[in-house]
Amino acid sequence: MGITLQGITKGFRGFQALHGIDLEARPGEFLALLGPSGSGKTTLLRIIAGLEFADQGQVAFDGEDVGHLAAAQRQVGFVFQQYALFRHMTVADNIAFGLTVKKRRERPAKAEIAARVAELLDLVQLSGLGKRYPAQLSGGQRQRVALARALAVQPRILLLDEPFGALDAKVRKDLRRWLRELHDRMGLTSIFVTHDQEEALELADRVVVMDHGVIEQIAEPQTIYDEPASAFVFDFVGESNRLPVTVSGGRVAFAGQPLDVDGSGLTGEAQLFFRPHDARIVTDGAAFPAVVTLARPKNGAIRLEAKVEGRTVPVEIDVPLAGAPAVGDTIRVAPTRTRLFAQPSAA
Ligand SMILES: Nc1ncnc2c1ncn2[C@@H]1O[C@H](COP(=O)(O)OP(=O)(O)OP(=O)(O)O)[C@@H](O)[C@H]1O
Repeated sequence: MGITLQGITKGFRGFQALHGIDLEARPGEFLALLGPSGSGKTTLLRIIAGLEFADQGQVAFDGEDVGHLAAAQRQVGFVFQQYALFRHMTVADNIAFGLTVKKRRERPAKAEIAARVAELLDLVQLSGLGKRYPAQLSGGQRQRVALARALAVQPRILLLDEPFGALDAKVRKDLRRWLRELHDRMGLTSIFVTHDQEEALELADRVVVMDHGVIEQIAEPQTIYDEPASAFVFDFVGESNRLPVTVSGGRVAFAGQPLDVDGSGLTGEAQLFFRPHDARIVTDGAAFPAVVTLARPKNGAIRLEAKVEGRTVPVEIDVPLAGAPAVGDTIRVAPTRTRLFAQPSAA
C-alpha cells in the first residue's frame, strides 16, 4: 500500500511544527524519517496514523484520501518507543487486544484469535511466553510483543516511532535487522522515525531527512551520504568538516589559502564540507596548514585532529598508518572530495 502526503502543515498554538510536507512511500517501501529532536518526525507520523490531524494538506493510502478517517479506521499498525504494553495483561492478551476490541461483527472467534496469537508469538520468536506478564520480559522482548500487537490486526502499513530507542546497542542492532526481514516477508509499507543516522542508513530503502518541519532531502542511503543536498544534511549525516571559505571568480580560498575546489556558480562567503577520509596531507600545492593535536587509530587508519589557526573546532582527517604525523607536527591539508554550500550556517 502506498502512502502519499501533499502539502501537510501543522501548528501547535502558534508554533509551526510542519511546513508543507510532500512525501510518498511506495508500496512495500521502508522509509526512515531522520532528523534532530523537534524536527517534526513524530508529528508527521501521528498525522499518517490518524492520531493527529493536519491543518492543511492531504494524506492518501493507495490514492484514497484518508484524512477524515480516525486511527482505528486506517488499518495501520504502530509501535512507539515506550512499549506501552498493558501491564496487567499477559503477553498473549496484549497481542490479542486489537482483535478482542473489534465490534462483534468483525471480531474473530476465540479459537481463531488464539491461533493468530500463537502465530504472531512464533513470528516474533516468543513462542511459549504467552502467559507471562510484560514485567517478566526483557526490553527487547517487550518491544517484540508491541510489534506483534501492532501486526495482529493485519495492517498493511506499519509506523514505528523510535521503537528501539530504549534498548542497548547490541539488542537494537539485532532487532532492527529482524524488523527489516519481517517487513519484507509480510509485504508491509513501513515508516520508521529515528534520530539515529546509522539506524536510518542501515535499515531504510530511502531516508527522509527533516529539519525544522521541512524535508531537506529524500533519497537512498548512499545518496544521502555521498550527495547531501544541503549543508544541514552534510552536517547531520556522517562525520564532516566544515570550513568558512570565500569564493571569487570560481576560486575557493580558506583563510587566504587557495584550495583545489571548483567554486563556479557561487560568489562571496560559502561553507566548504568534506568527510575525514576525503582529505590528504600534502607537502605543497593547494592546501591549508594545521597543527596535529590528537592522533588515534581508527578503522585501520589514523584519525588526526588538527587545529587550524583562528578556528575553535579542529579539522578531522584520516591518514594511512604508515608515515602518519605525530602530535605537534604542522601539516598541510588538501581536501580531495568536497561540497560547497552557499548558505552560511551557524559555526
Ligand atoms: N501537542 C503538542 N503541543 C505543542 N507543541 C507540540 C506538540 N507536539 C509537538 N509539538 C512541537 O512540535 C515540534 C515537533 O515535534 P515532534 O515531536 O514532531 O518532533 P520530533 O522530530 O519527533 O522530535 P523527537 O526526536 O524529540 O521526538 C516540537 O517543537 C514540539 O515541541
